[in-house]
Amino acid sequence: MSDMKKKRIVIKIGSSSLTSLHGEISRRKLEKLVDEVVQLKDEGHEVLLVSSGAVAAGYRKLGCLSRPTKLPEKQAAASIGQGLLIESYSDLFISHGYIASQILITRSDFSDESRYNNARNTINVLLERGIIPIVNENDTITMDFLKFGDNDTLSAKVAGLVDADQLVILSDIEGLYDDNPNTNPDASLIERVHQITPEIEAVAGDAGSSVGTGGMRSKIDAFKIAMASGITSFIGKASVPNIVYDAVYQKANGTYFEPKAETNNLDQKQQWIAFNSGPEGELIIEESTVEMIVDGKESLSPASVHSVKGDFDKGSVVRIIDVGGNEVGLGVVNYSSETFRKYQEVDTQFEAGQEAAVESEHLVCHLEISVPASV
Ligand SMILES: Nc1ncnc2c1ncn2[C@@H]1O[C@H](COP(=O)(O)OP(=O)(O)O)[C@@H](O)[C@H]1O
Ligand SMILES: N[C@@H](CCC(=O)OP(=O)(O)O)C(=O)O
Repeated sequence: MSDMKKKRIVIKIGSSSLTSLHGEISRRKLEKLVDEVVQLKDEGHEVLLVSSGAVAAGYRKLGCLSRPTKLPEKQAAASIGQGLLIESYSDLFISHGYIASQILITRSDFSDESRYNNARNTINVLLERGIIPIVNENDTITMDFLKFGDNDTLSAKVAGLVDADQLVILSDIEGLYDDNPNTNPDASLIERVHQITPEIEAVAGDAGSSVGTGGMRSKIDAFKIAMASGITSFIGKASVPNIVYDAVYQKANGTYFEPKAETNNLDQKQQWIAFNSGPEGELIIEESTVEMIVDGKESLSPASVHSVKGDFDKGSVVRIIDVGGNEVGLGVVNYSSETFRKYQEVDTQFEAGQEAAVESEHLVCHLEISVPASV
């Protein structure tokens, strides 16, 4: 038994690490994962699983010989596979004395702030009561263009939502390699990453298996989100014995992503703005203002707003762009687009002491993380 501080851990596992090549759940793979989660639970840690595999576990029973590519068939397969997955997880966890629960999320649940906060409250109750929540995207009802699309970024967003201490991504590969191992057999494993540079992004390629969706690219997007949220992450190979346990105790073979404490301090509201909100318009601002707001200390004054694009209400999230077209950040506006335009039409000066266009605490600048377009 360890005397390590009890942690809140989010574990994401990919389809190929749970299912066989023939489109069925692999009981052996699932048992291994469950055994390792149980080890952590027995030591008092809180564990949430983000489990892929619904489509991969269901397509065979739908009558398809390989993973379907058409949306309705994928959704039908997920509807079969998700039930089978949860049934298997539940049986296995109950045999160890633990209860699992199912949470299916769509992107629009996360882009609505009150539903996002509601999801947090529900998951907190489950974790605090020792339950193991098992999260997946609600594939059966989600349209392609409204999807998170991959469970890697979903897992990082969930880790931020519940203020996790660690994110562990289990895949079919040992970790991040310094080149795409599908094309370069001499690529070598990178053990620690403190910052995701353009060089790292350039070596992250697509999935190598027929059932994986995001490849290393979506995992890097996930690690960016986790790092900006101050969460330490790890990626390793699901089939390695004790990988989950060792990852939590920092002794596993794989890649660790460690955020720099001083640069990663987005609070939960800012995480929602940055990664989940779905901006509804744009504020074009003077270039001279950019420097004043990017360090997060100064609010954006209404007088610095050059023009406005789109229609939005007070309280919406908008993109902030400089007059040269460069994206500066995202923020919650204190005025509707109509009010901004009214002031500009009559060329009225915003008075001193008037509410900021965007308060500094509701401003997230220069993240270089792509936020989905408005839903
Ligand atoms: N630089 C890289 N380092 C490691 N793996 C990479 C890299 N670039 C591309 N990949 C591919 O990404 C795959 C992992 O992603 P994916 O197949 O989506 O897994 P999962 O189903 O576990 O989510 C690896 O098996 C590998 O083929
Ligand atoms: N939500 C989908 C999986 C999406 C996904 O990201 O898959 P993977 O790349 O295997 O982690 C499913 O359950 O089939």
